[in-house]
Amino acid sequence: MSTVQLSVREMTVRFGGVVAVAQLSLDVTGGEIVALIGPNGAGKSTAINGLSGFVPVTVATMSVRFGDDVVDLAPLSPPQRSRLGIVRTFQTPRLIPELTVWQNVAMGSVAGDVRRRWFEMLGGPGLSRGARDRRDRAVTALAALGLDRLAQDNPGELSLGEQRLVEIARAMVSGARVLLLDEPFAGLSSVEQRRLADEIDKLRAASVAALLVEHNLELVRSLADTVVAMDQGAEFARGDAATVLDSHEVRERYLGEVA
Ligand SMILES: Nc1ncnc2c1ncn2[C@@H]1O[C@H](COP(=O)(O)OP(=O)(O)OP(=O)(O)O)[C@@H](O)[C@H]1O
Repeated sequence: MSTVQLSVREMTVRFGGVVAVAQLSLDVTGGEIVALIGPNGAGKSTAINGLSGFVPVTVATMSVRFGDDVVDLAPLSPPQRSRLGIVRTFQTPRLIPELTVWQNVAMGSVAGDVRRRWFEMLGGPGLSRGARDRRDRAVTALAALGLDRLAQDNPGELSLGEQRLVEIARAMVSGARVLLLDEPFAGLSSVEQRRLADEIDKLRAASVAALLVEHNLELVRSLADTVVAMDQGAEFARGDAATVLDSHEVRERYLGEVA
C-alpha cells in the first residue's frame, strides 16, 4: 500500500473577529501519530474541523499524498474527504439511533446516497454475503475494544464512553488512511482508555496517519511521535513528545505551572 501523508500549510480559521487557528502547518505521515495539545479554546478541534472540511479555512496548501499521487483537499466537501479515507471522530459521538451498534460500525464512513442504500441493505431480513462480511468486520473491531457483547444493542443504551469507542470502531473499519481523533479518550474509564490506546497504537502498523487531539498528557506521551502545542490558535512548541511535554513553555502555558 502506498504511503499516505496529510499536509497543510498556513491554515487559518476565523469566526468573525476570533482567529481560532492561525497559520497552522502540519504533516502527518502513515505510521505516525501526531498529537495536537493546548488549553481549552486553543483551536485544536477547529483545526480538525478545517482538515475534515467542516469549517471554511484560508490555506496556502492542504493536500493528501498517496505514494506519488497528490490530491488537493481544499475544494473537497467533508464526504469527499471521507471517501478518500480521511476519517474523523467527534467530541460528541454521532451514532445513528435507529441502527444497532454493529450496524453503526459497519456503516464506516459511507456517505450521502451510498449511506441511504446501506440503510436498506443492513435493515433487510436476511444478510447477503457482503453484509455478513461487513457484520463480521464490525464485530471484530468491536471485540478489539471489548465491546462485542454490545453488538446487537442500540447506541442509546450505551454509556458515553462506550459510544465513543463505537465511533472509533466505525472509523477503524472504514478503511481510513488518515484518522483525525478529537479527544477520543474523554469520558472513558481507565480500562477503556487502555484498550483504546492499544488500538490507536496499532494504527502505526496499519500505516494509518493519525492526528490526535487530546488533553490527557500521559496518553499523549505514551502514544504520540510528534506533539504540536497550540495556544490561542497559534503553534508555540513542536517536537518529540518528551521534549515538548517537559518543556518550560508547555508546563507554563498549558498546565499553568511556573518553573
Ligand atoms: N462555531 C464557532 N463559532 C464561533 N467561534 C467558535 C466556533 N468554534 C470554535 N470557536 C472559537 O474558536 C476558538 C477555538 O475553539 P476550539 O473548540 O477549536 O478549541 P479547542 O482547543 O478544541 O478547545 P477544547 O479543548 O475546549 O475543545 C475558541 O475561541 C472558540 O470559542
